[in-house]
Amino acid sequence: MAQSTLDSMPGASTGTVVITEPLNFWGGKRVKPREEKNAEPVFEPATGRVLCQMVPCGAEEVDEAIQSAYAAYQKWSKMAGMERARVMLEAARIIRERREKIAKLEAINNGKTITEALVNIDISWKSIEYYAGLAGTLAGQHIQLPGGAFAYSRREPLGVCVGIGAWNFPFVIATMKSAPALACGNAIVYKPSPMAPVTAVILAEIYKEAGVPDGLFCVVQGGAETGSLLCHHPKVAKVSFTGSVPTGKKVMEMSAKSVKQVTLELGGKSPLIIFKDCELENAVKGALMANFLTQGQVCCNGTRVFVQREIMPQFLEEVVKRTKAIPVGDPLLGSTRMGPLISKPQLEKVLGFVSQAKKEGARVLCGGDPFVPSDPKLKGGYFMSPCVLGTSNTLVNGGTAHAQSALFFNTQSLSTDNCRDDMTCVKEEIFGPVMSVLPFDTEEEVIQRANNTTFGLASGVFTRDISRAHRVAASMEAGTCFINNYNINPIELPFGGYKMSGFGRENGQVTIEYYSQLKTVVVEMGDVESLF
Ligand SMILES: NC(=O)c1ccc[n+]([C@@H]2O[C@H](COP(=O)([O-])OP(=O)(O)OC[C@H]3O[C@@H](n4cnc5c(N)ncnc54)[C@H](O)[C@@H]3O)[C@@H](O)[C@H]2O)c1
Ligand SMILES: C[N+](C)(C)CCCC=O
Repeated sequence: MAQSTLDSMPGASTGTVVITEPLNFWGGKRVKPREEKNAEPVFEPATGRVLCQMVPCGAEEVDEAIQSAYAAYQKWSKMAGMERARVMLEAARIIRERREKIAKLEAINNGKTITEALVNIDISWKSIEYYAGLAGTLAGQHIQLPGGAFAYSRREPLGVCVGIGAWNFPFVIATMKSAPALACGNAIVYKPSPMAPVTAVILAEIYKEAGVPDGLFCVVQGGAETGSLLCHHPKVAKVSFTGSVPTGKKVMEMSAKSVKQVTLELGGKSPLIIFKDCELENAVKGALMANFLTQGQVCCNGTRVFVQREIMPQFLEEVVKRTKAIPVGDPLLGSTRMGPLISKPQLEKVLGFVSQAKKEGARVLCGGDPFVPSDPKLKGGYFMSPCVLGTSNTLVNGGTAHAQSALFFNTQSLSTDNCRDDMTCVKEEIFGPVMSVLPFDTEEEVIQRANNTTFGLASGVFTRDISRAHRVAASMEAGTCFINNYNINPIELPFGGYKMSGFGRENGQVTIEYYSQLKTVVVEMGDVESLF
């Protein structure tokens, strides 16, 4: 039972896997859907083939899962932090042991490369290890009061938490929510994205094998309707949501009806600012890391790349050369650096952004087209060539960028060839491999433009000037600022948004506060002095 999907992984290759086992999990086992009638096909992005069916859970199934989680919470919350830690460390160990198989399944379902999927699985077990380490440290304060009385505070769990995830980091998001939740003594019911439903149930099996009480980590499959049932359920104490801004607003609204706590990890349109005094090769590498991981489908990507005008030609020449060289293809090959997008509609949406950018005056410096790999089994996959939008093609292809820069970049007429701040591709989250490059002149100007967005998830700056680096970091209206690198998100660091990118944090010590509550206990040592 438990491991059959994973057991087939070592010999599996792109285009060969079909999953038929149930994808729900509660009461300590996989649970078959009650009715198959609303089944939705889940596609393998690299081939367009059907990988499995996702059958959404209805009200009774959601309730069953929540009741099972509640029963587990009663046991788990009474265990000492160190006891919980031991079970969690065992779960982390099992994930580490099976990392190749889980990564392969993740790459098949999501389309991300096996190289990235392995890194993601490593983030996942590290997350469980990290919060296992914190489980034994949860503590309150002791406060002296007059007359020998005293008070103390206890950090207590919230109860049954709900996690709702996006499709871009399926296993990572499930662990980033469950690890702190479990460390604090909560149970969690997790709903993955309907497009990436297959690895959350593997995590559930691993927690079970590690020794958590049955029901502690449940998986219910479904889309908006199932998500809404979870947000409305009276036994749920908290909803931690990862997804788009419009859905996040709905989750907040639904959760408000019964005053549930909410964490929202939403979208972004993050700025990456490259000053002329940067180490250029690092800045170019940083821009690629900021835009093309997981086919550009990363919430914190730095998709507005502001480059100081004097170094624009050199930057573009190098960034375009390297973008064109990215090997796109079979996600399971170790040499591939970009796989397919998650779905056909997502591919069409991203290509639509590129067409719109052209209409609004942006130049496509490379990519932005559907891509058909030479391997015949990938013909139906959702591939595109990674794209850079910016200034004139001739500059880049002619190889004379340095010589032309002074002439070209000092002329006002060039402004029509550049990405501009008012273009759709620069304002909206594309969630695909599309980098928009924008010139700037001064620090003051670029800070104002970088912050001119309703999003605030991340930001980045490349410069050798240490004072400037920290000045810019302090000015960014964003939850993270990367200095001289980008998309470095180890589990020890708090991660989350400013403005419409959400609130609450995941990762880091602070997340303990988002999965626990403080109780104050007041102790009288003498007689009660009553006014009555
Ligand atoms: N900040 C972060 O940590 C982070 C991480 C990953 C993705 N994202 C964001 O997620 C978005 C892409 O993911 P997506 O397309 O899966 O987002 P989405 O908002 O469409 O869906 C996210 C999840 O919400 C569920 N859902 C949809 N409607 C719902 C409703 N009415 N009630 C409850 N649940 C509902 C979906 O089934 C899915 O599980 C992007 O905007 C991206 O930036 C943010
Ligand atoms: C923090 N991670 C690991 C990059 C996950 C964020 C998910 C954003 O899309």
